[in-house]
Amino acid sequence: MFEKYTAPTAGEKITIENGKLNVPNNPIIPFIEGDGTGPDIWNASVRVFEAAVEKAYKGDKKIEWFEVLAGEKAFNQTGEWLPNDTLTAFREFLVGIKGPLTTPVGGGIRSLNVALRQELDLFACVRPVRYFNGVPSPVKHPELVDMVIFRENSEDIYAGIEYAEGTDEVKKLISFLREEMGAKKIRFPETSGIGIKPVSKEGTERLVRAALDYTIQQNRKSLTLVHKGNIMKFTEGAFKNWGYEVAEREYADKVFTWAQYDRIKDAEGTAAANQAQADAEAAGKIIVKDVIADAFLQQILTRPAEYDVIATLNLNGDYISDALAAQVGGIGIAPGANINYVTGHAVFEATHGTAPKYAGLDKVNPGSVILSGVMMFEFLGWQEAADLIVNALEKAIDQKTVTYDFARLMEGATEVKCSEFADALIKNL
Ligand SMILES: NC(=O)C1=CN([C@@H]2O[C@H](COP(=O)(O)OP(=O)(O)OC[C@H]3O[C@@H](n4cnc5c(N)ncnc54)[C@H](OP(=O)(O)O)[C@@H]3O)[C@@H](O)[C@H]2O)C=CC1
Ligand SMILES: O=C(O)CCC(=O)C(=O)O
Ligand SMILES: [Mg+2]
Repeated sequence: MFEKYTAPTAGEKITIENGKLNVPNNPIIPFIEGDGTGPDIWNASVRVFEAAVEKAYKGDKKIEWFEVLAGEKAFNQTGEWLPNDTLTAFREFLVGIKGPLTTPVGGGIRSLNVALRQELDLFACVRPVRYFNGVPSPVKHPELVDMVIFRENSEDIYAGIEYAEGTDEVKKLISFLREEMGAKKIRFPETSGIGIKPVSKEGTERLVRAALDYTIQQNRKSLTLVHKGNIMKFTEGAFKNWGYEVAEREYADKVFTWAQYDRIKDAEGTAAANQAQADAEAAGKIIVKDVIADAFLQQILTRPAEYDVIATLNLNGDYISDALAAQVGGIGIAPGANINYVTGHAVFEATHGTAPKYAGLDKVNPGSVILSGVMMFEFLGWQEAADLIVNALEKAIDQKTVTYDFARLMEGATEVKCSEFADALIKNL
């Protein structure tokens, strides 16, 4: 199966049958340590995972970790940034976890993080954002933020269809656009680079389905489609339209959409539309609504309680993730998962990057990867281990035993290192 790696001899594979995961008591889970602060964070996080599993299951369950390479460590050891074996491991063992990987800006290799998502078709990037009591925040009511972002993870400008200024490719594309497509508004055709933004109906529908299934399972109240459809009509605007259509077509008895609201309003007036929405809410239906991305970014600050589950395109989701994370205390406790709900493939990872200036200092907050592990345990159905970790984290914050990012904003805090924060959590389990 592998060209160069040797899989652990102990442990079994997680499999999927009829859409349901079969998780053995000793699953093999591939992990990527990550670049920059990745090794510090991984070493801290894995100790918390092991201690939580041991405490929850007293030896009945155990993870067989399988290190796979990507990024700088892979390049230094194999000459490849993302060896085939690494992809094979994630394909074969279904569920994995990773630290952040560096992407150079303005040139060099394309994102390995994005490549992994695309290669494994992990179409939903799921990033829950909630407040933990006591965490320092720049806003007055961070506790009102309780959202789960479903970011489309396989399309949009992240598809990497981009041509650099001055190249033969860009010249060819620009002349095609101007001469054959009638594009008259490329302001500086001689010196433009061009990026292309594919957004499809299938891609939108599977993302919105995943978000709606989650909204239903978790008894959440609304799903908001966030888009910039006023400007990018056939990509972002189409995302909104396709989102409403799939919601109405496939979840008719469970949702009430603002598209329905508008139709009732046009036919019968505002009072009738308001009544229809009120009736739907009273019947426990999920309200599917939409908002333009710039307005959304101001409303998450002014009216966060109005937003619940969010479905959005790739770039919007990237921006929104960091903005919302900041609102509840920062990127140090912002977890995430990249999931294909059909094949069961999932790779869990923090929202933040490699934070290179802190690499090797044993300093940063491992909370995001630790909470990504919590999401992984929940995905596996190991809720007891997940709950133990969340309680331990809440206790550590309550005790004001925190890493630098929280300590610098908290009065009376004890600043601990990345590894010591893991120690504190393990003590609190
Ligand atoms: N999925 C992935 O693997 C991702 C990879 N990246 C990559 O990471 C590299 C660096 O990106 P950059 O834009 O600097 O963003 P980062 O998220 O790596 O860091 C930005 C800032 O966020 C804060 N921060 C990040 N991680 C933590 C943590 N664990 N604990 C506390 N604070 C933290 C720090 O803030 P402060 O300075 O205030 O202390 C840091 O300087 C790039 O190559 C980028 O492409 C980026 C995002 C995701
Ligand atoms: O791949 C990268 O380097 C950045 C990705 C990113 O910012 C994200 O997924 O949130
Ligand atoms: Mg990002």
